[in-house]
Amino acid sequence: MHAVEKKVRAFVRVKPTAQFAQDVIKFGPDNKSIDIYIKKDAKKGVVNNKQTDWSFKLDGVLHNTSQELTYETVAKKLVSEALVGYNGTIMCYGQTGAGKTYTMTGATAEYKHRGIIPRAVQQVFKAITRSVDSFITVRISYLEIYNETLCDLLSTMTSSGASDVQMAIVDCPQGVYVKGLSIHSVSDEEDALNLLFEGETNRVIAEHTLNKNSSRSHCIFTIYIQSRFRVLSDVRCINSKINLIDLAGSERLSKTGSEGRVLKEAAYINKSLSFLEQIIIALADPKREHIPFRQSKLTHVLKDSLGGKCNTVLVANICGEALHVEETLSSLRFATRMKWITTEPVINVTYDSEGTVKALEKEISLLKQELAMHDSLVNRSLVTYDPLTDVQVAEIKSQIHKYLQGDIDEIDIMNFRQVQEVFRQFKLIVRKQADEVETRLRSKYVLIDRNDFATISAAQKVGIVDVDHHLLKRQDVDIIPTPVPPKPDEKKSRTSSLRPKKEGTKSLFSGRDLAAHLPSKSQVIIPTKSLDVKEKARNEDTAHIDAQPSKPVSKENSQWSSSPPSRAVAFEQFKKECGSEINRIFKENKSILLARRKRSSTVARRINIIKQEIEDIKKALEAQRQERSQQGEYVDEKGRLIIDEKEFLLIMKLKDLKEEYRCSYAELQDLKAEIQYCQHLVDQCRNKLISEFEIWYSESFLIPTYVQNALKSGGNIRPGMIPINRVMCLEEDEQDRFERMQEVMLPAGPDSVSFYKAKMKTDQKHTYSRTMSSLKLMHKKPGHITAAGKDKALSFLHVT
Ligand SMILES: Nc1ncnc2c1ncn2[C@@H]1O[C@H](COP(=O)(O)OP(=O)(O)OP(=O)(O)O)[C@@H](O)[C@H]1O
Repeated sequence: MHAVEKKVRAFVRVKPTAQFAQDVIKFGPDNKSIDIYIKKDAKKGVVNNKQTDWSFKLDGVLHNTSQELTYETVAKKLVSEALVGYNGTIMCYGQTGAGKTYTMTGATAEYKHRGIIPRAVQQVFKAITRSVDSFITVRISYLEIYNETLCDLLSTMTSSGASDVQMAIVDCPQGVYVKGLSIHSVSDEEDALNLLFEGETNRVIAEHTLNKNSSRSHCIFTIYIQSRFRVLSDVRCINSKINLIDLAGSERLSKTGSEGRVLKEAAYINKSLSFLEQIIIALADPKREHIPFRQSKLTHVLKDSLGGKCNTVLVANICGEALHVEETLSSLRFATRMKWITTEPVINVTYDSEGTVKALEKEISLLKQELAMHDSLVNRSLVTYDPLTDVQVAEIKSQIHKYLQGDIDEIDIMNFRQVQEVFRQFKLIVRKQADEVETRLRSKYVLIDRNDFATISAAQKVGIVDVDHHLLKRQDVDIIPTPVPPKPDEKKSRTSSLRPKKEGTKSLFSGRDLAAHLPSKSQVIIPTKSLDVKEKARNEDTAHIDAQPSKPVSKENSQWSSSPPSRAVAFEQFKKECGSEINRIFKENKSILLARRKRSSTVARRINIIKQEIEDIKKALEAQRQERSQQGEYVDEKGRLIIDEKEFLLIMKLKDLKEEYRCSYAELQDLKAEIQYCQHLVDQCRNKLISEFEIWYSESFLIPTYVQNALKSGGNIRPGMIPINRVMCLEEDEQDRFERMQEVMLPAGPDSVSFYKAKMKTDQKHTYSRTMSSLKLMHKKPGHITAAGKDKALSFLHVT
């Protein structure tokens, strides 16, 4: 979490007094500075170097300030930040009787004079009442450090009056905590205040000359706040604590007039406060690496409350009388040093995995209930959604084997888990078979590394490796895949996996299929032996076939199991039988195309001849014209040129040829277009003929008959092997299901959906508010419900 650097805030609070030393203590107009002036001591001579003026700048001076304003200035922001996850510490420091306890706890007799602790408690519970999206729990502890001893002010006392739990300060990655200190859950302000008052009565108090009820110990009242809220399915947890510390009074021993026990206490107090001061000085020095927190119990406990990741505020309580000016100076120095300390408050968020699991479990149970409701509405009462038991898995496995052997035609599918298990079992079977094939291949062939060129070329020389593909040469053996166990009556003809190849037949196991079973692309397989292997395989297979129950072999099966005819032979057969019609059309189109092509070449030839004739006549005409012009031209009475008969005939001939050329050219263009179209038809027919033949060839010779039968309509292979009504159930999405349900359930059809939805929402709202009110009634304080109650109530909202 991103941390922003802050300084510790320090305030000074002046205890009201009738003898306020106006000449000694002066407040600045900004209400943040305070000046102290001490007159030179005349008794110490004319030359007196002792400093007489001090100026202190703080975050605020609280002079004649009410408890309420003090809280607003000092604590309110810190408490509201604690409610969003920042730790906070407020500490009152000052001489005995300066008003620390008054500031921190206040006068318990009067509400108006209550101090920071009761006000903080009130602010926390007010915020809880207002919060809606998180569940906040509050706990309280009250620790006292008296003469370097840890005391639990809220512990259950033994008959001797002492707590039976040994306490110790423990450092852990999350911070410092006091082992053995009791932490009490409180459900409201009253509960928390009860604990405060109970703790107050247990504090060690002594009377001395400066304060009738002087607290002789350091007291730390801690409010632990935990808010849980959901972000999607995560439950997040924000933990924070507010330490409210009332330090024991710092006093000069000579002044208190103490002796005996009280004197000893004062010595302890002064020692721990002096350690606290050293810590403050060390914390304020950025170069200091080691901070001696463990020097005293007080500093150790405050390790993560001082200048750590928390908001820290100090209130320096001072007395306004001139008599106490030395103590006042000391307190103001302490406060100023505190201000130098830098803190980096961070929000303490954790992910509550336990809470998340609980929330998800609740969600699952709700969804199960909803699913059960849907199932009962669509009469699917037998469906369960629990994980499959071992017995159920075994049952599915046995069903699959029966199905593959053809003993049953369908596998009953009840729910999605079962579908998954069926697929899993199929996968296992396929994997097992692949392993078996590989094992068999390995037993017959040797693997050569693809980069081992010497061995490959040696193998090629003896002719046992295919030069192009580096694969097994197939003249030796043929490998037939056995994808599914055959039916008992088919076993005899199909169980052999290796057998001698017959002349003119091709392998049914393609290079790709084979490669799928090869261990690596960088390896080459060659047969260990050639003829020996063939012989051995034949023997093995015969032995295997003999072991199977012998059943008559059907005609179709024998067709499938024997070697298929070559494609050329099969194609001739196909053209005569199934493909005869398309073959006829193909032939017709082809002959039309041929005729058009012939005609086209004839026309083209004729055009060329015409062109030549035109050229010749043009030349003859030119010669005629030249001859005429040499002899002198004759014109008639109208001035028209007179030509002889030969020239006239040539002109007529040229005209006829040009006409013929135009016609032939047009015919050639038409023929070209026709040829293009015919060619397209012929190509189409050819493709159709080939694709039809491929299908026919595969169905007739490559696919086992029982698979062909199963594929026919009425056969037992259907999508997903799931009964069709269940397929629908599985494939429907939420929307489809909802719409179908509407049609079944809603008498007035889908138009009434909005009406029913609105009614349902209203019903749920009422249930929710009824729950809320009953929870409020159950609770002793009206208008307040517990976190658990809210949780329960909100679960109704989840349904909505
Ligand atoms: N701001 C104030 N307004 C009114 N009365 C005050 C104020 N500050 C202190 N007093 C009163 O002064 C007396 C001494 O105050 P308080 O007990 O709070 O001092 P203290 O600093 O806690 O002393 P000690 O360290 O000895 O416990 C109390 O009677 C208290 O009511």
